[in-house]
Amino acid sequence: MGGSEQRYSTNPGDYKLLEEVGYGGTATVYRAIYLPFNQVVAVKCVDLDRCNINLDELRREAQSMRLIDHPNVVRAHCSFAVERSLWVVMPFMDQGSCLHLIKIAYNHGFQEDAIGSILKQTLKALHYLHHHGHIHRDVKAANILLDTNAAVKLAHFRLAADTHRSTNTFPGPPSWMAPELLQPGNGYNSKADIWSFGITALELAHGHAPFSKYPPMKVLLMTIQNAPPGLDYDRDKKFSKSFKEMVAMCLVKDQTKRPSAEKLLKHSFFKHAKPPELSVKKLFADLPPLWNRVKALQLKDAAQLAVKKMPSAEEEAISQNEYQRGVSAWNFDVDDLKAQASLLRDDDDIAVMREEDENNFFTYYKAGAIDSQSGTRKLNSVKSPQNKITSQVGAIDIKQSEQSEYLNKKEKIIESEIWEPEFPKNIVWTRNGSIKEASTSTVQKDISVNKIKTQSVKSRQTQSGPLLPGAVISHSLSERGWTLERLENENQLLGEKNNHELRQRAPSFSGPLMLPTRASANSLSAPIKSSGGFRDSLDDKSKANLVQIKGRFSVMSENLDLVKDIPVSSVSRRSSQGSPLWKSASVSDWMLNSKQLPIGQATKDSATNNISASLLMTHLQNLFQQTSIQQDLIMNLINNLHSAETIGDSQNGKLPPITRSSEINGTLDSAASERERLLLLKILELQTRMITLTNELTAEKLKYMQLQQQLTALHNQEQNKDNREEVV
Ligand SMILES: Nc1ncnc2c1ncn2[C@@H]1O[C@H](COP(=O)(O)OP(=O)(O)OP(=O)(O)O)[C@@H](O)[C@H]1O
Repeated sequence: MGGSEQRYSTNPGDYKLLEEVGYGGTATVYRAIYLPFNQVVAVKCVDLDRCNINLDELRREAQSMRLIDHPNVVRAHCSFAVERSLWVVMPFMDQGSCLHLIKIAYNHGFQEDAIGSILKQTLKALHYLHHHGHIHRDVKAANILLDTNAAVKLAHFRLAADTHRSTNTFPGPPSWMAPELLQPGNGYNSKADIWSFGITALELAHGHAPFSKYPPMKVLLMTIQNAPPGLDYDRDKKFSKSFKEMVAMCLVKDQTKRPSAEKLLKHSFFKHAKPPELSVKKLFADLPPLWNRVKALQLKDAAQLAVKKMPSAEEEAISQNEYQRGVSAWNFDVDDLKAQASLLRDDDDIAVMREEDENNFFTYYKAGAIDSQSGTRKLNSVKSPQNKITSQVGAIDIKQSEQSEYLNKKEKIIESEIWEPEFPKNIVWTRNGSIKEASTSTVQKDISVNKIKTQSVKSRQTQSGPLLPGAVISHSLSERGWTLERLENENQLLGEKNNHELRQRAPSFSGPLMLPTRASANSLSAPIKSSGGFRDSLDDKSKANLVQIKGRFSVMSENLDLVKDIPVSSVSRRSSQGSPLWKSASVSDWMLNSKQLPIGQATKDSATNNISASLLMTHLQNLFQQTSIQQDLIMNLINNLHSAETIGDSQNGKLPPITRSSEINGTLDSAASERERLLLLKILELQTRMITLTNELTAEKLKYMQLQQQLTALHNQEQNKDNREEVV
């Protein structure tokens, strides 16, 4: 049981963290030197703020992993808390995970001989764990680690758990989850690992897990409803019959019919598996060091995030829905899942595009389409890995009180962190697929990339949906929106009694604010929150002008005219004041005017009160109307801009013809060129303006509410005074 092993200290100062070599939903893993032994180790820094698990539980699991001793399981040397993170010290697996390898060099999966060896070693690890009463619960390519000697080890200490635990909470990723985990009350056992093992076999064979192109909700439903995935007898001709059979045995929905790890090891596929030294070593023979691969993957993630991951309205709304319903916390209600998933569309483009992007990334990078800059500015602000963790968390978990300040800064954040990712200058991707680096990398050098990556990690964690560059912003916006709404409702309740009379005479704004939801705040084409949906909120006149319904959005004839009149240049930030978009909805102009009305004077006369209230009301109604129309207008403008630019440029030979997937009906998926990025920036500007307008409107409405209450209070005072005078 490793009793002879030297003890590792729990003093963080004894570990010198070097490069980042991996990251997951909750942790970043570094290559490190354990100074007392001058030995290379891996240190996994688990961010406790990103875990649903408490420190004690984590510690217990880390301790239990220390007792594990098997050549195919990564063992924890020790673990200890460092500020808001838990450090787990492990042996360093210098070839990283199978997923890394797939992503960097084997997009379409490994050869069967390598798969056989890797799976056999993994199965041995599972057999050992199951035999000792553990369920791994997170078997996947990302958790199968390799080293230069072709050792294959199953990692991820945190999720190993007691086999006797029978629960509905199973924090595994959707694609790898066994069907029994989705059926409430069924419980699960080690056979759930066998299912995940079968899915991992497909992942290694194809380069991705089945259903991975779908949103998590859909994956869950497909796992329950569809026939189990497997190797296709026709399509997967290159694979042997015995491999196909083995996978089919693992992917049986009825857990009782799945073989145990022990039994599976006796399958002919594993009996004939080659030793890893023969089949696995060659996988990484020509590849650069792990940390350079990881860096390249981070660049790829960052670039994808920057140019393509602006979610469509539906994707984001779905993601929002999941978030609100707590599905990402694995709180399953199968009927509910079914109902929700049936609303999702099958979109094969997602996978195709992802594959294309992966293949094209290095081409873009080499061609200089992605700008390389040094990361000096950001590096200066972060001095140590500990600080880094804290600052990442700080950047994400924004308190409500800080939100307005954050919102003011959001434009800068968007520009500097998403649209202009900073890439280290000194990385060169060479022909044979290796990366050259001018100097040794350090943790500090990675920070700029990490920051972008962290956003993606966070969005994965909380949304179970596509990676959203604006996840943080949208989150704050949503909270802010709801806070205002609640405030407004509270105000209303307070003033309910006094307002009664006034409300009889003037139309009331007592319904929910027509604020965008979290989804719509971040998305150009998301549904607008209103009692009956955006289209319902249009008046009859607007309906008469409706010329096109695009998805959930209506294009009005008057908008079309307006759009035609707007030159593209007029949407730039500097000229925005002169733009019709601003002119028609400038709440601040009106605010100045309204301030000229002396409140005291107005309140002396109740008739005047009512007039000013109804004036305010009319104005606000107009503003609401205008904002709605402008949202449509912006949508339309974007569509026009995009299609005009695209057609124009492709005719001029400036841009490659853009495929169907680049249509902007809420999604700007395939943006590969500089030109497209500029367009995205413009769109972002428009989006920001829309949000600003909404904010102004909301602030104004709150002011109005307060004013209304003051008026009512004064009016009541007057009345009481009159009554008293009458009595006297
Ligand atoms: N001992 C190690 N040696 C080298 N690389 C490692 C080691 N442990 C982990 N890694 C790398 O770091 C990545 C993230 O590690 P891990 O999966 O443990 O993080 P996590 O945040 O707990 O993951 P998850 O997203 O599944 O919760 C792994 O996929 C692997 O590539």
